[in-house]
Amino acid sequence: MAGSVVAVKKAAAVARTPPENRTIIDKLWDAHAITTREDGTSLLWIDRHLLHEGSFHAFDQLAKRGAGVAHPELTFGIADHYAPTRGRDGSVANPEIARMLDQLSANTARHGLRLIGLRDPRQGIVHVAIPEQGLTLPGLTVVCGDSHTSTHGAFGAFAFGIGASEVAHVLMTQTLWQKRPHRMRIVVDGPLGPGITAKDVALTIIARIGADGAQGCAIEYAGSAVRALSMEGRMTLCNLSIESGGRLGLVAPDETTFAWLRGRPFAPQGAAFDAAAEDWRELASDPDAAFDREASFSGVEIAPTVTWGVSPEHAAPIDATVPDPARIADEGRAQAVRDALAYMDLRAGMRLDEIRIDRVFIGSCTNSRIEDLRAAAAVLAGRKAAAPGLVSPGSSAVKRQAEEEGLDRIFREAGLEWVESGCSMCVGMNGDIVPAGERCASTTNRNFKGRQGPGSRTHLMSPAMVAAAAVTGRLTDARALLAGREVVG
Ligand SMILES: CC(C)[C@H](C(=O)O)[C@@H](O)C(=O)O
Ligand code: SF4
Repeated sequence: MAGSVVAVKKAAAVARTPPENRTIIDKLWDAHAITTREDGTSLLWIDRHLLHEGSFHAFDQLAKRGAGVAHPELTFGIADHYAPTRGRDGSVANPEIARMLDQLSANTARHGLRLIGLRDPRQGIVHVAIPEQGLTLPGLTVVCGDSHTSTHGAFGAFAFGIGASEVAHVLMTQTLWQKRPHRMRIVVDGPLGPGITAKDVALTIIARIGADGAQGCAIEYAGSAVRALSMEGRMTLCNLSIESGGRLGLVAPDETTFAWLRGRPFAPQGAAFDAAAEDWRELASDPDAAFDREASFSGVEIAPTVTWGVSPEHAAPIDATVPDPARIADEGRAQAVRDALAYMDLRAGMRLDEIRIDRVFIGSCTNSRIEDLRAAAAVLAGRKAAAPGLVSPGSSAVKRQAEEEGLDRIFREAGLEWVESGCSMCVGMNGDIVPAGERCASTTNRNFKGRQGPGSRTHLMSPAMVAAAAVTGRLTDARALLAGREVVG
């Protein structure tokens, strides 16, 4: 299964850069490459393997081969994509959804894998709940059959999404053959303006470099604006790496990382944590390390950003207008914009803040952590939503904390629904969908056609911006509603 090794060389011997001049990406790669083929493909050791309901394909492959799991202690299952967000105490009414959840339970039980199931107090979206448990640590390789696994890079982990046959390969061997990614550095320097969040930074990056701007790259996010982000913000930023084509995105670990991780159940405890943190401090790109690609951004120039089209790259500042395809020279791009405007039912040249919305969604592995909910609540407090919507915290722990802080009351009093945690309306697999033809302001990461339900229309933005859209019923600069209130960045 591991493939035949044509020529076995020590990974260090084929590293492209001298050891004293390596990026954090090289360091993580070299530390995990067991062997490297002549074609440059390396067999990587995998430290953490995460599974959700979509893993059944891989378990079917194991069953066909009569294979077992090599390192059951390194794999963790969690129920999220199909998790019902209401009525969790009773049995799951929808038989198809119940089957998906049962399958995950049965497959993990059969192989002796730990499962964070639907009613587990640690349940949540894999990319929210697993870091909360301290399972994602600096320096680890983390994989999951899910594209937004890049989220875990926020901790300085080498974390990437894999396909079903790769999931089977990891289950059987705890290793994976991978091509060494190109290295890209994205620097965001300077302070971010008041009310500007990691989501605005990420959408600005994608709008500039494009949905394929980081194709095949591992991205290191650097610069003073990135350093100043909380772990929640870094997770949002790394989460969206995949939407610019990146294989993964990461931030070198620092004191912010260590403070967030200390005391988490699966993190090293006490003196062992301090010793680990000493090692983790080495996980930074060397000063002269070379990247294959670079892009830089000025933090102060980043505005509240929303998408108008059907790709995350179709994003613009809230005070901009919908682009006019007639003014785009490149015919391919012009056609893509025409197509997007037709699907989104928008007029070229109209102001983005004139776009009326029918519904809002606050949730998903991009923006459903406690800071995200606080930011949305800061806008909604004492106000009524003009549009209906759903708030789904990213994990049961986030839900409990939000309730302790009274955020749930703010959402409910505004007229929004406060539900259990899961992927929910981000992808609609659990039945939470945006009805056909409706337009949703959403904190999620994908605005593809029909993403939130067949015929649904999605505008991506930050939690504060979704909250502002809920209040006015149209896309709105949240800063106007935050004036005089505490701004949660
Ligand atoms: C269903 C799952 C495999 C998928 C992914 O890979 O990302 C989903 O999480 C998504 O966000 O589209
Ligand atoms: S919340 Fe959305 S983006 Fe994240 S894992 Fe679930 S479906 Fe994918």
